[in-house]
Amino acid sequence: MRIINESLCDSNISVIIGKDALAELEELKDKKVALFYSQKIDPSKVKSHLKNFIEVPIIDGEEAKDIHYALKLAKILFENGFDRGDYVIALGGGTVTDVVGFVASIYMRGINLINIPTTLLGMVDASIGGKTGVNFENVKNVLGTFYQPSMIISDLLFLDTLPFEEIKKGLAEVIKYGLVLDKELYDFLAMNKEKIFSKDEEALEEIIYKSTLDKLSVVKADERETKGIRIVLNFGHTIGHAIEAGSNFSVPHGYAISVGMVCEAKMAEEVGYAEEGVVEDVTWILSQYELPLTVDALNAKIDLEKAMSAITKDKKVRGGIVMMPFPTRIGDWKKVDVPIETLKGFAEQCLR
Ligand SMILES: NC(=O)c1ccc[n+]([C@@H]2O[C@H](COP(=O)([O-])OP(=O)(O)OC[C@H]3O[C@@H](n4cnc5c(N)ncnc54)[C@H](O)[C@@H]3O)[C@@H](O)[C@H]2O)c1
Ligand SMILES: O=C(O)C(=O)C[C@@H](O)[C@H](O)[C@H](O)COP(=O)(O)O
Ligand SMILES: [Zn+2]
Repeated sequence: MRIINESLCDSNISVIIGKDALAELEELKDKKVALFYSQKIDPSKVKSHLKNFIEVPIIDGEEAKDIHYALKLAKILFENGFDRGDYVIALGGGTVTDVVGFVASIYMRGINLINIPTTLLGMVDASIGGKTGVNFENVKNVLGTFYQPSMIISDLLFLDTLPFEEIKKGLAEVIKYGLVLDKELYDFLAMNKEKIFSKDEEALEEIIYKSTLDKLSVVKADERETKGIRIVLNFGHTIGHAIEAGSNFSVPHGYAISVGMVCEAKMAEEVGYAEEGVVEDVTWILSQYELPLTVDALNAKIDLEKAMSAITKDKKVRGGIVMMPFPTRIGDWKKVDVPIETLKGFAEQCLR
């Protein structure tokens, strides 16, 4: 079991990673808790650690990331008399932690939040760092907040039931850290595919631990994405989010950003920021993990107009310029200001 304690601005955060990490919930025994959980998850192992709680099964997937659905969940807190001293638990994949985190952040301007991710993607990325949100007008995460959970419990037991395809989607975000932040992680991924694919506990714990440390160190330096540092976590996401929007969210996030990373790495190379060989390294590691490299591999129809429109709404756009995190060499990156029209030109080539 690994435990990380971090302070970010005014929040103290504990991350517990490993089998039986759920035991840490004991400290909630005397608290009032709202347990929001994906209806596809069995919540019994979480419930056994709680005494005074309500349980709310919810839908998951992009459909759940909707403002009207978020308001329904807020109403449940209101009607059950929750106050700011009480706790909300988000138990599920990234879509659940995004929408429930959003609700926790706006309810009475913030109620205590604990994330219990149940997908690999949730454990390595979505449950960490405080970005919450819902989609709006066919664009990802347009309505959202920065709101830190006090505790993140990544219990490997949930991965036992997680389908192989979902493991792969989570690995896309792990590969992201390797490519732009952490050469050691890239090397670990390069050497441990068999173990990771067979859900070897030690290997999974290692990649979740390394990803958590990588993400927290970036978030600590730039919690609200105002300093041009946190944008690195968005590598592959400008084009990735465009793919999601262009497919009416039928392409899952992990696959969309896999293709997005290939496109954005190619762009970095063409404009002269990526060293020779970086694109090959990006495509090699993604293909090792059987992730899609091109839009064709996604087997989805992408509406170019919708995709291009999503690009203009990217949160890294300022006055016609997009701040792009470009890989320079494995484990390193640079912020490059790209005119939006230039980006759209590249994106169109990549998405056709
Ligand atoms: N806030 C952030 O920093 C952040 C970071 C990365 C991604 N995200 C968001 O996260 C979302 C993607 O998250 P996701 O990939 O976890 O998707 P998801 O929540 O839709 O879960 C994927 C699938 O796995 C199923 N599932 C969940 N846990 C399971 C388990 N233990 N066993 C079996 N099945 C299980 C779900 O029912 C669902 O069908 C996207 O909306 C993305 O934008 C947010
Ligand atoms: O935490 C971050 O910062 C990220 O960018 C992590 C991403 O993996 C994640 O998909 C995030 O939700 C994207 O946020 P957005 O600001 O581009 O909507
Ligand atoms: Zn992401």
